Amino acid sequence: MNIFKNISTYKSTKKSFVTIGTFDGVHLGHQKVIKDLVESAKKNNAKSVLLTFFPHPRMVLQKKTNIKLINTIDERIKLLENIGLDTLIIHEFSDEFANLTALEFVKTILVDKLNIAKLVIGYDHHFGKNREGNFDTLQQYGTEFNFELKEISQQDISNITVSSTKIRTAIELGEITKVNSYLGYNFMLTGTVVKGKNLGEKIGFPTANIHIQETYKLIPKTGAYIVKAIIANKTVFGMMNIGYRPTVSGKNQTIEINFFDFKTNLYNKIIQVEVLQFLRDEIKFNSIDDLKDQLKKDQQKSLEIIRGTFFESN
Ligand SMILES: Cc1cc2nc3c(=O)[nH]c(=O)nc-3n(C[C@H](O)[C@H](O)[C@H](O)COP(=O)(O)O)c2cc1C
Ligand SMILES: Nc1ncnc2c1ncn2[C@@H]1O[C@H](COP(=O)(O)OP(=O)(O)O)[C@@H](O)[C@H]1O
Repeated sequence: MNIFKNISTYKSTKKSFVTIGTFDGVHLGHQKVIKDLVESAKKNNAKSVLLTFFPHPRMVLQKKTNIKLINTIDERIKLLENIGLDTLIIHEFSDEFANLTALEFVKTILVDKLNIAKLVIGYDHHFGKNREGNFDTLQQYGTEFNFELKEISQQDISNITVSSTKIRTAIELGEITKVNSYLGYNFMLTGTVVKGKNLGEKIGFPTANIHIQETYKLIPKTGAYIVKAIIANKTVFGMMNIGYRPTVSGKNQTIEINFFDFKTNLYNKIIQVEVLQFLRDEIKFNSIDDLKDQLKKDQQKSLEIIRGTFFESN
């Protein structure tokens, strides 16, 4: 997959089959649309092109918004790469871009840059300044500039019953099993391992504390979870805590993972964990010993669940 981070350096001579959108989550519904596009482009000897935007339009248009996303931009790129697209264009969604009229957008980007032959969009897609462009406008432009338009119907979309909004809500509620079934892959967190208070090792449960650079990444609700990671080409399971560590009077939110049967220095390494299942809420224990006893129970429970549910599917 060719990735272009700036549309001004892009120009296609080959005709393109294009889809446009944010695709946050790259969930089962998105995957279906993109796979259809890739297949039909192949059959017609055209390029499959996905045009996406970063930052998220809502981050630009509603400056005060605190929108959180299912994927960081790097996670989104990786997920899209796995589907088999020919070209991914990540266009900066700036104020200037938001001010293009629907006609300017179609003419200067879809026609002149992408050499568009077919456009696939969802039934409720709006675009251009003040969201003035819709399916009807696009149909007129399709006739004028000679491209085919395919609309994914409301029926098709609701049949999938998946939406980025539903997934975001489920993440906030810690409903990870539901999240993963909607995504069609396991929800992930990616970050750098940083130093903590060094208490973990002392109590027999060293934890890799991960720092996520992207402040717009949506973090699941506070609590303990079962996770999996690939470290040095090996699958390792573990238990993660997202929370404030009330037992040791922690102040900031931390995300920390104790990997099972594992003993490697991870400081400064970038790791990605797949979140598999919610275990329990965070508790304020009366003593470190009580916390330690609970961690032993969590480990036992996690290992049983991993053996029963997740081990085969590695
Ligand atoms: C799976 C797991 C669950 C945890 N649950 C709690 C909890 O319920 N309450 C709490 O105060 N701390 C909890 N902790 C956090 C510990 O307090 C933390 O690992 C310890 O303070 C070590 O911190 P450090 O990494 O700064 O050394 C949990 C940690 C893990 C790995
Ligand atoms: N099984 C393990 N799980 C997680 N981290 C481990 C493990 N074994 C060794 N480590 C290393 O130990 C560090 C965690 O030790 P810990 O005492 O909890 O320190 P900190 O408070 O800095 O996180 C991790 O960042 C990692 O480098």
